[in-house]
Amino acid sequence: MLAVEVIGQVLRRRRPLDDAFATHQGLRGLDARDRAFVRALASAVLRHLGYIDAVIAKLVREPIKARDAVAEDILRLGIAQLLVLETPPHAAVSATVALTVALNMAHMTGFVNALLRRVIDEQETVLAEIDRTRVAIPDWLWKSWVGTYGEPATQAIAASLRGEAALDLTLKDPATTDEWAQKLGAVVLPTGSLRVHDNHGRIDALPGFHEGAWWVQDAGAALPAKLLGPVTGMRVADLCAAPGGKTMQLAAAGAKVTALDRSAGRLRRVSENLARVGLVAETVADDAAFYRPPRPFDAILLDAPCSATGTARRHPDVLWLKQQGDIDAMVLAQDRLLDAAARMLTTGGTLVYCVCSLEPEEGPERITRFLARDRRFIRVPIRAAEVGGLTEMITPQGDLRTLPSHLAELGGIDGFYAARLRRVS
Ligand SMILES: C[S@@+](CC[C@H](N)C(=O)[O-])C[C@H]1O[C@@H](n2cnc3c(N)ncnc32)[C@H](O)[C@@H]1O
Repeated sequence: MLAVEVIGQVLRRRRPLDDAFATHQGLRGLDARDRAFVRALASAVLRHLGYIDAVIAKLVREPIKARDAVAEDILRLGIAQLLVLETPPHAAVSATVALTVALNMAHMTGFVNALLRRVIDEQETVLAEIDRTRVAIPDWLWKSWVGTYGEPATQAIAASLRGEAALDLTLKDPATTDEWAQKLGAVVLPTGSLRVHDNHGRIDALPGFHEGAWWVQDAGAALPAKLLGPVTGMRVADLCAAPGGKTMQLAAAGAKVTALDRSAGRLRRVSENLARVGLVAETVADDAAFYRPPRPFDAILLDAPCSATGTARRHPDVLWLKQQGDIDAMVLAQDRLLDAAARMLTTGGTLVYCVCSLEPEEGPERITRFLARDRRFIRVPIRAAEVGGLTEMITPQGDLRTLPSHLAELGGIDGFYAARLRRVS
């Protein structure tokens, strides 16, 4: 029941899954295990939404009416149980039919029951005709990715979004990598992050959490801060800092960090995270587009707000919540923030721009435009050796471009774009 409500919040109220989950009153009373179960159900529907909706479209003669939207969500959950979660068929059907009654959709029980039985019966025939990879991605994104990365890479990205992402950790002290990999039963990725597979328990119960030995950070997200190179003793700004993963990396590397975020609430999480791992940074609640530092910074990391399409492994809702119009709006903010960062940087200083987006408009196109309008900056190409020797992550221009399908044999990595620029005059 709660999972259906969460799905409804995401798909009709257009709220991110994390928000819908964090604010749902009904979830407050549940213990951690039950909450995790509700989340797993809602996530399974959102992760496989394209496929589930293609199944429904294949089996119904006309679209389900808007007034029966709740029944459609119930059906989606039932299909996820049958085709994704491998719930025994009779259990999935009877639970879904019972849910239809409980959520005041009793007039739809016959329809829901009949459709789920057809899913079971026609799984190997009619439903096998569905191109599961293609339907996993909304049309506008498929077009954008095929245009940018080509069809085979787009298929690989789509396939990589099917599985749940593992838990990635960044160590405060890289010299302790082997020690913590052993204690956590983790794999050391070529880029240096630790990867813990199949962790379904609480993060704070893992070894090293209370000592502040590590923080949770996708292996892709851990790359941009490293591109600033050695930062010991340097004044470094992290311009869109919350929740602080990159701030902690920079502080751990010995920089004097100013962590800036326009959300005071989110900035508190930066302070909490820093305190847990025993690191220090100055925190400033301000809009980076208008902030004026007392003195220019030696280096700047601009992790600009973006469509976040690169994070769909961890946030499957992103693909269904974002539209082309969102990208157009983001691009304006990204240009403004790049110009503001340029004003805050000392001559000779390095600026790393990054986004967790797969869209070329938010990545290389922003940098091409920026370099054309601000001639004081040049691109400093990134070398594969800086990202674990993974040449597939470096573009011909020398920028970083990770795709969710990279490191596929180890479980993938979030999609990030980063460019490194130097102010030369
Ligand atoms: C992409 S996340 C940053 C993730 C963070 N760098 C990390 O690694 O943990 C985006 C953040 O940018 C902040 N933000 C968006 N626009 C901003 C602006 N104009 N000035 C400052 N912060 C901004 C948001 O509040 C949000 O916390």
